[in-house]
Amino acid sequence: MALFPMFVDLKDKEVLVVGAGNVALRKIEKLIPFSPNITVVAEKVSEDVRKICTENGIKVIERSFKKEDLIDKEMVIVAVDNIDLQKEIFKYCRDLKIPVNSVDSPEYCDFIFPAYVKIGDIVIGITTSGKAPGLSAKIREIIENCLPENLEDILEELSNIRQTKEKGKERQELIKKIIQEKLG
Ligand SMILES: C[C@@]1(CC(=O)O)c2cc3[nH]c(cc4nc(cc5[nH]c(cc(n2)[C@H]1CCC(=O)O)[C@@](C)(CC(=O)O)[C@@H]5CCC(=O)O)C(CC(=O)O)=C4CCC(=O)O)c(CCC(=O)O)c3CC(=O)O
Ligand SMILES: NC(=O)C1=CN([C@@H]2O[C@H](COP(=O)(O)OP(=O)(O)OC[C@H]3O[C@@H](n4cnc5c(N)ncnc54)[C@H](O)[C@@H]3O)[C@@H](O)[C@H]2O)C=CC1
Repeated sequence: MALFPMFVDLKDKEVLVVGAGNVALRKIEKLIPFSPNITVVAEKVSEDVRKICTENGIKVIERSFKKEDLIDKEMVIVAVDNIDLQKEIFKYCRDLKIPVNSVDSPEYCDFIFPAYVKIGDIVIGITTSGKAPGLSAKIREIIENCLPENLEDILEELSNIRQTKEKGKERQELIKKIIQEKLG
């Protein structure tokens, strides 16, 4: 079944990443622009993960995962190279009603990571509902290459109109006209 795209406010959310290897690095990089509070727990922390965590004030705990690590967490990403551990943490999170993502199996995911394009506050998320992540990456590249360059400026102009002009038909028409003029 296809997955519903839900855009979540992560600001102020407590996020736990279990694992600190190559895949964890990619998940952390993708989360940072959305400003969550991230904690990383891992037996071994790669140099790249250590660097990005230091640069972004992310707390790193270097030891095996413990169930107590889930206390007060609101989102969990399990990026370990051990499917049994992914399943175990998935079950704990289900019990605690914490949304969880496991990097090896959509079966142990409440949500999966999209490929995304972010231009300021414009975010385009792409998924294959877990079927072919490499295809999501390619579609992201195709979209990146065909978007107009001034999208962020257009968004700011329209957002400004919506903030300063009164709601109603006149404002709607003006917004539609500007979009038509700028983007066809
Ligand atoms: C289910 C999911 C769970 C989750 O992580 O949330 C998952 C699972 C797995 N990925 C695997 C492999 C690859 N993943 C990528 C890339 C990305 N993977 C991402 C998401 C997801 N990956 C979720 C589904 C997303 C969807 O619905 O489409 C992206 C979109 C987001 C991100 O991670 O940032 C990011 C692109 C970001 C970008 O470029 O913008 C590439 C390509 C590359 O590396 O270039 C490959 C190799 C090619 C291939 O296999 O397709 C494997 C097998 C591992 C192995 O074979 O050992 C598994 C496990 C399995 O499927 O068994
Ligand atoms: N979802 C995705 O996009 C992708 C997923 N994968 C899968 O992701 C998994 C991880 O791959 P990599 O990051 O390359 O592996 P890695 O070996 O670089 O990192 C694994 C991390 O898990 C940690 N770890 C293992 N057991 C632990 C425990 N009990 N407690 C705390 N930390 C523990 C290790 O210390 C290490 O930091 C693989 O199983 C792979 O199949 C691979 C490619 C893409």
